[in-house]
Amino acid sequence: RLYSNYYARSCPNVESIVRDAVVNKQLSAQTTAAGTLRLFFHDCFVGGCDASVLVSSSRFLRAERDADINLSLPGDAFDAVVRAKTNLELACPATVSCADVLALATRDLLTMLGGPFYRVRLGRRDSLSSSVASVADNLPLPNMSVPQLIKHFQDKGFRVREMVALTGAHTVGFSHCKEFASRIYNYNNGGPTSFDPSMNPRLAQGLQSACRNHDKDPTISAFNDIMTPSKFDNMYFKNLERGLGLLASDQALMADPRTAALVREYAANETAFFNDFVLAMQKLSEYGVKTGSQGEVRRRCDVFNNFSL
Ligand code: HEM
Ligand SMILES: [Ca+2]
Ligand SMILES: [Ca+2]
Repeated sequence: RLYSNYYARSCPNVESIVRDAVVNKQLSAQTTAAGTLRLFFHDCFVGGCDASVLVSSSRFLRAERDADINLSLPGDAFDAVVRAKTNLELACPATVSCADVLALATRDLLTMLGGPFYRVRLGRRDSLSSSVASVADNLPLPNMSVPQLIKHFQDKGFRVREMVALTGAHTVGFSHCKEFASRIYNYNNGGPTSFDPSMNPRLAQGLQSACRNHDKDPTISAFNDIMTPSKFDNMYFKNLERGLGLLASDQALMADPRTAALVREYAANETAFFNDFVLAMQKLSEYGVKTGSQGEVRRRCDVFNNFSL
């Protein structure tokens, strides 16, 4: 249903056009890459990789991107897709879907951070719908237990190994304080400075200080991987072995023998992580994709083609 040479005749330069646009975007705004990776995950897990997350709300609909969990997706990530799509509309109008652009952009940005390269097959169609309600229970939350996380991914056809490899994406990017505040303040009602004992005490103290004003300033955030925050590597897993995971769902991977074994494997062997990550990303990239009349090639990624004012 997807093909590596899908646009060979209709838009032969699609890959280099996307690459040029997103490389430039990343050079001017460094938060683009991690933001785009998360944007892609949030698109794929809600109704498949169909650019449903890119649609903007209008008088007639409250779109997916306005769901609470998507409000923290950075504008720079959306902008990376818009820039690539704009250039594509000049080179080959109404040909390349936004879902394909997002899949390619994510791959290219990952490699810019030092992550592994992989082939992305093409031919996805863009969704004909997008709604806040569709997000519902489709995305994992940081307060989920490992059994809950495993079930969440398993329901979508992803094994434990694939889940742990994909979560290695938290080797880049950042999280807002509210996502981990319950781990560092008044943990289990133990007093204002009591923190989750599975967190390294020095990290906990550093975060307590960094986040102290987060109620007033909700934009305060911390790196997911405090050691190499903008490098795609296996440091995330090494951190977990030392209690340096940021989100509860990150550190929890050490608490369950099924996931802890994989964390140790990836911490010891970056090649094993990269190999598994590539396979899992390719699988994620093809999750629930629409082809043919199931969707359309949007001319603008934020509006359906039939939308008229
Ligand atoms: C295991 C389940 C997961 C949970 C509970 C989770 C949760 C979160 C949360 C709460 C944030 C912070 C967002 C913010 O405050 O702005 C975050 C960030 C991030 N997540 Fe996940 N995530 C999970 C899996 C994944 C997967 C599978 C990927 C990609 C393959 C991913 C990629 C990212 C990236 C790249 C960021 C950083 C975003 C940025 O810097 O803007 N996550 N995640
Ligand atoms: Ca989607
Ligand atoms: Ca890293």
